[in-house]
Amino acid sequence: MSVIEVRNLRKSYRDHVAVHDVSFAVEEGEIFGIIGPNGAGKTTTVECVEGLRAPDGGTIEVLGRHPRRDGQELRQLIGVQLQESALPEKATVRESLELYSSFYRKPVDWRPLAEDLGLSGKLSSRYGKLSGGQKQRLSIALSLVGGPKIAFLDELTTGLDPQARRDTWEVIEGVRRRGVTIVLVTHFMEEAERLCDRIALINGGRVAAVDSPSGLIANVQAEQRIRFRTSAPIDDRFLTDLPEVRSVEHQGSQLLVSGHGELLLAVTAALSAARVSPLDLRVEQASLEDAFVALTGRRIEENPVAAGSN
Ligand SMILES: Nc1ncnc2c1ncn2[C@@H]1O[C@H](COP(=O)(O)OP(=O)(O)OP(=O)(O)O)[C@@H](O)[C@H]1O
Repeated sequence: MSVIEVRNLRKSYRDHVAVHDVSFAVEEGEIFGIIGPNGAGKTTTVECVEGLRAPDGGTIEVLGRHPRRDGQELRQLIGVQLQESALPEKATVRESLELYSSFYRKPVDWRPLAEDLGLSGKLSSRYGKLSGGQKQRLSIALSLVGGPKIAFLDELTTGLDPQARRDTWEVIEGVRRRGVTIVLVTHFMEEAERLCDRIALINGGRVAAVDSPSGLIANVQAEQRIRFRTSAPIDDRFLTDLPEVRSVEHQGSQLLVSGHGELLLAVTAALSAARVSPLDLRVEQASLEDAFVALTGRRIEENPVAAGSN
């Protein structure tokens, strides 16, 4: 069952079109990623879905309701992660949780929520004294305190170190296990690949594709790459003569062999015929980043580009 349906969404800021034409549906219980480079229109899209902005065109339904006409009712049913600056530095974690609970008609008990998010030991700490990861976990807790059916998390792990980022991912998986549908806005490919059931790739205010991470990757006609060292020197021609091999590159002590078809089999057979063993062999898989490049012709983590310019 779809809990969000967006059809042909369009939104401009004065004469700048931020979202040209965006359509997607989010199914109940899934983690749905909205990914794309800076300025692609992700936040604008999500803010229209949340009812914070009025679209110029298209239709949006959230839990069968209209985000703006039924805004008051919907605010009780959705949770929105706050931007970092939204909380007073001096408020304690407990005060923040109590304050946000008071906004909802049927809040959940915030204590087990704080426990699940690893905040129990920090209830008396002031917001300003929390680490980046703790602030992030508190903002997730606050988005869940109303017991929402859908949580919107925007740039969840920006600014966190890799360990804090991984810890946050576990938290999100826990949230999903509570049955909450999650809309996750990110430009971190690894995060999207790890967490999302399905992803809308957004570029220049348009949807480039909607699919599961593996579906998006499978559609890329990316080359295969095999990386290894050899137990003894080998003439490149043993490899370049193979029909499956397109190129052989030397990178330090490693060989990077690119090609297609049964590349791994062909390369290992050729090495074996030359009585050379491959060491530390790694097959490099196409990534979500490769899928994005194949679909849009650009990398996702490059500099901001005006959404209306492409
Ligand atoms: N309030 C605003 N007024 C004018 N232009 C805006 C406003 N908000 C966003 N934009 C512009 O609209 C485009 C889309 O912005 P949006 O924030 O939706 O993109 P995004 O994909 O979320 O980017 P980021 O990853 O950087 O947050 C950008 O070109 C941005 O500069």
